[in-house]
Amino acid sequence: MEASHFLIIYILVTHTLTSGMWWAAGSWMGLSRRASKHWMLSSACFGIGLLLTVLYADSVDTVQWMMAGLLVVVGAVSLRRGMQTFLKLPETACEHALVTLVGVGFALIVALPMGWRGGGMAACTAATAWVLARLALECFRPLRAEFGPETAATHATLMGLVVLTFMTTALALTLPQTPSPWQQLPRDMVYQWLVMGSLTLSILSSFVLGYVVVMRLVRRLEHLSHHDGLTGLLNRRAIEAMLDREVQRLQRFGQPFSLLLIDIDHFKRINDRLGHAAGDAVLAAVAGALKEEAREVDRVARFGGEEFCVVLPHTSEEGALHAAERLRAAVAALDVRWGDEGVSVTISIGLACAEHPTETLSQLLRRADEALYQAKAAGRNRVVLSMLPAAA
Ligand SMILES: Nc1nc2c(ncn2[C@@H]2O[C@H](COP(=O)(O)OP(=O)(O)OP(=O)(O)O)[C@@H](O)[C@H]2O)c(=O)[nH]1
Repeated sequence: MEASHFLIIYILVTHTLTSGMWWAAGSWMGLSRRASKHWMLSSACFGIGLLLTVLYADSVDTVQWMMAGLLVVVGAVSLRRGMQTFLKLPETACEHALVTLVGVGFALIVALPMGWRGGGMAACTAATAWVLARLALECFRPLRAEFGPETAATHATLMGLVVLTFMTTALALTLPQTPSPWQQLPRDMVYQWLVMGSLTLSILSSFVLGYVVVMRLVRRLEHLSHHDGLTGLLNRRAIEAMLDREVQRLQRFGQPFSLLLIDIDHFKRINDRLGHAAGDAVLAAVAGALKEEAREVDRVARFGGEEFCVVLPHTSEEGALHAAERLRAAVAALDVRWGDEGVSVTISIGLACAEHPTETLSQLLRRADEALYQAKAAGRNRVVLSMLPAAA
């Protein structure tokens, strides 16, 4: 098989795959449709542009070459616009219009009528290099903040190599008489390696983009599996895992901790009188107040329904009572607005301190639950401390 045939198949396969990958990411993987459309367009433009240069490598017709140059510029702009959408960066529409106008305008208005293929291609590759260099620079910080320094450095290095390839090509096209090391090699070979290099870099860049898209999805799923959708607090599974660790710390290092089980008083009445949406608003407001009042090291979770749980690490009876009273008062001071009406809300709290290494987690939870029941029975809007049974 001839090298050019191999290149054509390689370009067709890789760019069809990457375009398909962006379509799938936009349809099923939670990538914004706008970003996925930009990246699909970018992949298609780069692919067709490269195909044209391979198909018309020996042609003297300038039109196909100008078309290829134009497609590569549009591909670079789409790649950058997709990244700006993905990372929520400001759009640079004016800059893109200007760069496209200068690069492509020169190629079409000056180079094409003069049949100056090298000059036209140089203008397009220089415009592409500019867009990609700006992309690499503006993405570095946001990529580092969200995905870590390695990902940001890999992306910047790849983009840097692509820019270098384009700039070298632009220079070689502008100054064809200047002797360069690669002029000792057969022209076809240099050309094929250049196309292969651009292709490989474009595929590697797609991999980096694919990686960041998947990483964002994984983190979102991880967050969903540990947090409650309505209040944003930790969910029951997450807080139970934390409680397990606190019990292990108590057993190994004798470090005490406290547990608050919290229940909204007469919550059913709010739901019945104002509706389920008002009930949800009250749940969110109570969650916000608990989170606000708890210390940084405390863990607040929605235990289920209208019940919450707060874990106070390294806290024994006196401190826990103080904290529980503060949380109760903060919720009682809330004035949740629902339409024109102000909804007042109170909570009852069952408090259990874990100080005895032989007590199991389920025993501790049962004690906190019994204390909560006593708080309800004693008239609600209060904190009841559970006493450790003498035998425990
Ligand atoms: N709006 C809303 N209501 C919920 C949610 N989860 C549970 N509930 C409601 O919470 C109410 C709990 O009512 P009860 O267990 O009878 O308790 P209560 O009315 O708060 O009474 P006491 O606990 O005895 O003070 C029920 O009406 C549930 O339908 C939720 O996510 N949103």
